[in-house]
Amino acid sequence: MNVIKVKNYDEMSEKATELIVNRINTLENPVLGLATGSTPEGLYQRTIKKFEQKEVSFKNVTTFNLDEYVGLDKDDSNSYYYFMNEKLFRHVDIAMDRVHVPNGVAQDLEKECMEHERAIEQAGGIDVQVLGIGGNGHIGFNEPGTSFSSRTHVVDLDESTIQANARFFNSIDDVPTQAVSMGIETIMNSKEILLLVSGEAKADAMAKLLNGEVSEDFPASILKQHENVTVIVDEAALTVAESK
Ligand SMILES: N[C@@H]1[C@@H](O)[C@H](O)[C@@H](COP(=O)(O)O)O[C@@H]1O
Repeated sequence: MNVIKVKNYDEMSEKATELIVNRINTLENPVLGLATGSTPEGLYQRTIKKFEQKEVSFKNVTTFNLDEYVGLDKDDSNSYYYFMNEKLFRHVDIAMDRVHVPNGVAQDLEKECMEHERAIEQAGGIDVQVLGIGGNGHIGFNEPGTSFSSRTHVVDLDESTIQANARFFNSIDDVPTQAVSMGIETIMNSKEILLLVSGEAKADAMAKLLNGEVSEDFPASILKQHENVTVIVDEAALTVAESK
């Protein structure tokens, strides 16, 4: 893993934007894997600015999101489709038929998972996958214990993940308990991975990632076995790792 240390969230977002804009501008038909959560918001804001300044275009870009809550449809303000549309898609020139967010209200969720995999393959695979990390080491919604050979699947969310994400909902009872998520192998098949880590709340996870073993108990640890991973991490997220 190529670890880039930065001062703070803004610098992390800035560096991530440089990398993503560079890939969009150099690849012929860029295929991006995208993540939700607070971490990549700064990346999306800055990318929109670059679009407005005509430094990047999404005309030839295809996107695949990592995950979606089961039971929330596109119009639900807590769905990840809604998030992506608000934070990125509706501000840029992307063709919406090239946007793929798993459908969390599909009648047949197993089929929906297979469809996500098939579409990724048909697009030629993911060129760059953007990732955040959960406090328990989850990537996408692959919670601790998920098989490293998993492909897009329906997952039960950990209690800690439900609690962490409750901040977006009216009450914790409204947080879905399941999600559709790309699997670990799906993520690992990406040609390049960009992991963004910011803030003290991620400091324990970051220390485990840097100093711990590769184990299914800590899903992000598998990234150490990928040959093209860039981690952009800020000082606050490094406090535990660097105190050891
Ligand atoms: N499914 C998402 C992940 O894709 C995200 O990376 C993680 C961290 O979120 P945040 O960036 O808000 O800390 O949690 C969520 O549950």
